[in-house]
Amino acid sequence: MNGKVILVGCGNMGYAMLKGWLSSGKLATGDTVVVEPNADLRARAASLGVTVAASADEVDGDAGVVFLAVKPQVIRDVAAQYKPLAGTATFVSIAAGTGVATLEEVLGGQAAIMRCMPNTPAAIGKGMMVVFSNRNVTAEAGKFVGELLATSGAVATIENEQLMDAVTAVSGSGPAYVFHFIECLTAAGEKAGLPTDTAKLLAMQTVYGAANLAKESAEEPGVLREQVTSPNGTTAAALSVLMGGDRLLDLVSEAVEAARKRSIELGK
Ligand SMILES: NC(=O)C1=CN([C@@H]2O[C@H](COP(=O)(O)OP(=O)(O)OC[C@H]3O[C@@H](n4cnc5c(N)ncnc54)[C@H](OP(=O)(O)O)[C@@H]3O)[C@@H](O)[C@H]2O)C=CC1
Ligand SMILES: O=C(O)[C@@H]1CCC=N1
Repeated sequence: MNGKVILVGCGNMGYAMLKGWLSSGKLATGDTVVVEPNADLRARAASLGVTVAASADEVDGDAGVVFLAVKPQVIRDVAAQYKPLAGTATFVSIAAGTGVATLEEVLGGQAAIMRCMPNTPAAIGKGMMVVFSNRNVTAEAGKFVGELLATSGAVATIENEQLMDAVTAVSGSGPAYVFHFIECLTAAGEKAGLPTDTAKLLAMQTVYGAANLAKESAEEPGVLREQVTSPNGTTAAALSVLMGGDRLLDLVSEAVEAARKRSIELGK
């Protein structure tokens, strides 16, 4: 792949991905340019050894891939600043909701555009990255971007762009649901009498261990759940609260639907 990787926006998600790319060695600092108007965030990126810039004016034309990691509310205006690169570079947007058609309006119908929905565990190589590509993305560029994203975790592709809103609601926003579950389990442990630090350790390690077991085991999550649940035991007592009347299922489904709808709104 010729040209540099330009990361436009180095906030929460951009920085998480950048760390994955650099720490894997897949991307050299000398091949990476970060554009970020916020001076503190620019300094944070610079401390990783990459070239930094405050605005698009400071970027030369040597670009192979342009990652757009800015908020959906500003992505049209920001993408327009990089239109001169659309003839040669592949654009990858991570913005929730914003469709390829919107970016094609800004960058032109011939522009090579990919959408990627990452999540923040990318910062430690445990992310979930879901990709959709328009017809103009070459096999070479798609392979390069796929390999780059793979340094941040698992990569899946989708052929139906409309599913990106559901993807966003499940894996894009999903880490926040899990972090909140850790907060809730910690608070419940405290209420049950555990010291705060102990409750937090138990909650975190339990989510970590259960997620790893679910991923590594050949068994379905439901079977693993049953293996914890002794007849008439403590787990059965707790699950009757969570699963009774599909309480947790309904709550999670409602939350995912709210996120999916918001993703659709953000794309308008
Ligand atoms: N956070 C997450 O977990 C995930 C986020 N996303 C998507 O990633 C995108 C970024 O989200 P997130 O990282 O959370 O947001 P942040 O606000 O943390 O990061 C965006 C950064 O882009 C900067 N920025 C604004 N204008 C420009 C510009 N013209 N050129 C370069 N940088 C600019 C912002 O600076 P300033 O604040 O000064 O405006 C900010 O530092 C969003 O579109 C979101 O939908 C996708 C998946 C997960
Ligand atoms: O909350 C958001 O809108 C972004 C997209 C997915 C995760 N964070």
